[in-house]
Amino acid sequence: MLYADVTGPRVIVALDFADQTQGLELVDQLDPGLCRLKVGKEMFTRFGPDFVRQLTRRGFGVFLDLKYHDIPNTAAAAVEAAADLGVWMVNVHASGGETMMAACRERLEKVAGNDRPLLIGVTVLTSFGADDLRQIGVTGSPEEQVDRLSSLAYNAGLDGVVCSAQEAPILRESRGPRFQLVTPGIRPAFAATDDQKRIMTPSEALYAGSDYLVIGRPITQADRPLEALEEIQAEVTTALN
Ligand SMILES: O=C(O)c1cc(=O)[nH]c(=O)n1[C@@H]1O[C@H](COP(=O)(O)O)[C@@H](O)[C@H]1O
Repeated sequence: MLYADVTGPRVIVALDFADQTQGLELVDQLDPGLCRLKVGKEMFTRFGPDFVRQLTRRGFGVFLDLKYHDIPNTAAAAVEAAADLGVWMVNVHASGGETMMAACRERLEKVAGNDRPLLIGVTVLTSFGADDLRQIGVTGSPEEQVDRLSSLAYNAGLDGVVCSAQEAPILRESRGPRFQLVTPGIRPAFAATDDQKRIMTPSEALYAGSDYLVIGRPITQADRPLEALEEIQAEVTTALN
């Protein structure tokens, strides 16, 4: 089930730090040839676009993970701002609907053409289980909901989705080889589960069909982050060969 038509590093390190200096200290231990970086709501809210520029200047591909969900015009303007910032990947909530996602894709194509960031739809968060879905009125299983939201993202012309690696085999089957599967909830054998529920190891995730592995605390909170990244990268290389 491996899909290898992906260029550059498969590992995306999730930077979730309250302190910018600490975040940059970690970044300076990492290698842009081994990983990309994800900037999420915490760091973007504290340190803004300048923090993203500091990462791109260091040669890292940046996934701007702000999970936009708004009326189509506002969401499209937000992804345009992300393209202006020069990020490699940006995401929107697929539950924002097909019209919103299509407006975002059209805007990116208009303003950035083939140089646009990858546009990815978030399906069901990896911290969510069936009980959490029921609480918000979704009666189907996480897999069914991921499949439903992925089909909206696919029809809107998005490049792929964020999902758990557990759903990767179904999506690889239904959406074909070019639809990019970005999977958080990755836990190497040496790491704690934390608040993630739908998890897999790096090699399991790649065998399941994941294209990109989003990994935060197992690297950022490790005593030796570069060693943790290299250990994961060795697992990735073995799985891909
Ligand atoms: O969009 C995301 O990146 C995301 C979606 C999802 O379903 N689950 C999920 O954990 N994430 C993000 O992936 C990262 C996972 O971090 P760790 O749990 O520390 O590996 C966090 O920054 C989350 O915000």
